[in-house]
Amino acid sequence: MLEDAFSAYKGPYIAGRVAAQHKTVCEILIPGAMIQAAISGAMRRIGKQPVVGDFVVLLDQTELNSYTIVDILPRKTCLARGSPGDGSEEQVIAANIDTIFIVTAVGKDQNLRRLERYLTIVYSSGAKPVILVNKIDLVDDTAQVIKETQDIAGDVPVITISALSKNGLDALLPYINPDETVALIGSSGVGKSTLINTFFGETIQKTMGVREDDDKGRHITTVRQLFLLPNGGIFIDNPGIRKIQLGDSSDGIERTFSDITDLAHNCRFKNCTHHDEPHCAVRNAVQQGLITQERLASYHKLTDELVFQSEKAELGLKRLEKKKYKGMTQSARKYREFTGK
Ligand SMILES: Nc1nc2c(ncn2[C@@H]2O[C@H](COP(=O)(O)OP(=O)(O)OP(=O)(O)O)[C@@H](O)[C@H]2O)c(=O)[nH]1
Ligand SMILES: [Zn+2]
Repeated sequence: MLEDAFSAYKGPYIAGRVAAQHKTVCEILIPGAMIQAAISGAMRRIGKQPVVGDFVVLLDQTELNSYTIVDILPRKTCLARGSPGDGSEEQVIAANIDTIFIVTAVGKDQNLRRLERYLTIVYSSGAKPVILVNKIDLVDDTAQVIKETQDIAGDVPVITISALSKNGLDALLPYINPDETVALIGSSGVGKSTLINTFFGETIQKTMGVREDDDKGRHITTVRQLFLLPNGGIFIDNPGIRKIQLGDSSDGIERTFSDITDLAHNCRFKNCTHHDEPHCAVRNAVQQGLITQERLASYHKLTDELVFQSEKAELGLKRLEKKKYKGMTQSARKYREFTGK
């Protein structure tokens, strides 16, 4: 697919992958090297902003010792969050991630509701979720933890590990494949950094040290966010991914709560919200103990948030349209002034 997209470019154009992004320049991984490239003015004018993980088209002007990003290839998957504050649009954080490890932990850091939230985010990104239950060294009975997690996860793989004592990490290997991209998400304190150090550790530290000066001998302070693993797999870690929130992701919710959405077909009303409508199959299931009250509450909470997000998005769209319309009337006025009509 990417080859097709790229075949439109010939001559001095090469392909690369964004390893870190700033406002006007990016660090780009090209075969055998890491380079810096400026984002073309044309792209900036239309607000096309590359993100980490993007495959981009670069204009290679070797004689000028410069690279310019001129296009972004279609994104296979797209990790985004609803923008905080009064912003309206989704904010893309990273692109083309194949597998996302959702890191959770046992003990006080175990939170099944948060796990539903993360599953929703991952599903809507298009990436494949894998759940890692960390700190397994802290419990005697892992069976119960696995069961509780699996009940929520459906057919998503659940892997128990201890990042600290390096237990169970081999089970991650099947998900690290050449030319595939993986990333980690999870709440603060579940052990992401520890896992990165013990599992990806050595490789990443080596990659970070690849080039500390740019061509002019200046020190580069950027923190690279995309790392090449020894087997050709790629790992992405960036602050945005660490702070991800629920975005605009209705199909994510449907897949996360497929038990609820399946049951909903049997509710009397097609648009049943499972709050207080009569003959609600979902609330029936809760009464029979097939679905926990907490899970239904979590479903309601996430659905409410989503409605809020999409209303916000619509509002933003209207604002944008108004602005565009204003722009059009202004240029029409200028045109009339110019032509005297
Ligand atoms: N017992 C136990 N403790 C762990 C394990 N993995 C991490 N920890 C501890 O949990 C604490 C938090 O770990 P971090 O790796 O900093 O967690 P994090 O997810 O990166 O947190 P943020 O940086 O805030 O996002 C540290 O004190 C770790 O030593 C584990 O497998 N077992
Ligand atoms: Zn219902």
